Amino acid sequence: MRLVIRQDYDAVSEHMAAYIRDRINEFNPTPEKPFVLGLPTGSSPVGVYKNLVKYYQNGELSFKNVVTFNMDEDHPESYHSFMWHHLFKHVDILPQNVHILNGNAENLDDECKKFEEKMKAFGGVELFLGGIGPDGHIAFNEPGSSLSSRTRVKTLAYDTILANSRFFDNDISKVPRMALTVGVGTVMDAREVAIIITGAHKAPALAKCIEEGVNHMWTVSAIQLHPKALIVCDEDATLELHVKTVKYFKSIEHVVNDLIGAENVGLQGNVLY
Ligand SMILES: N[C@@H]1[C@@H](O)[C@H](O)[C@@H](COP(=O)(O)O)O[C@@H]1O
Repeated sequence: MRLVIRQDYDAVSEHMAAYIRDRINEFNPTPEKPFVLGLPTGSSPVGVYKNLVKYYQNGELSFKNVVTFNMDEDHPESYHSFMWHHLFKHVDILPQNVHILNGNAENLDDECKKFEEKMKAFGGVELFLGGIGPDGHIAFNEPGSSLSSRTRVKTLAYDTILANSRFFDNDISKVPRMALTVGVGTVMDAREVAIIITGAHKAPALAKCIEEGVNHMWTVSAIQLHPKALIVCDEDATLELHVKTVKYFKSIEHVVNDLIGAENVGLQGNVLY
């Protein structure tokens, strides 16, 4: 696993967006061999999406041969409009290449099963981008979720319901209690996993995730078992890490920069883990 530490949210967003841009361009996707990208919603990826839109506008990136799968959906249509508002409507993605779980589906179990099947039909996800909750959950895989879970209907933890009330006029009674979500196993099946962690409120989760063992109470810790995982965090998120851990990952980054070049953000993803 690689941990890249940047000063603040903006610098994290820039780094992660440049990384995704370079990974897509290096992959050189075609209609026959599209780049399959897993995407989250929430405040964490907004800055990344802003930068990806900028790259598209500058001609540095195209989404023509990119296929996307979103991680989760907690309210029929809400993640759909979020994604179009922040990313899809500003770039050249083909609408048929966008996949978002449908919380309005008649048979939700079937909807989840089909979502997994579609991912497989595209050859699996190349890169899954994710954020985390302050309790270390990824997508809606709340503490205690099976680390081999697949896409399913999930009951939400009270803390998540509380956190999500900001999207529902701060009225907790309006927040859905259930959501459709990919499983931890679904995310870990991606050939690459890239996680954004920012803010002091997520510092305990980052520490649990990388300094302690794999644990279903902090579901993002499953990335320790992933052959190719990247976390990009800000300084605030490192507050609960040992100084030694921070120094270690910073020193590794220096070595990688010497080897590959600090500007070749995407190529750094090819170093051995
Ligand atoms: N299901 C979503 C997650 O996918 C997201 O990572 C998390 C953090 O959201 P934010 O990025 O706004 O902190 O919120 C929700 O629980």
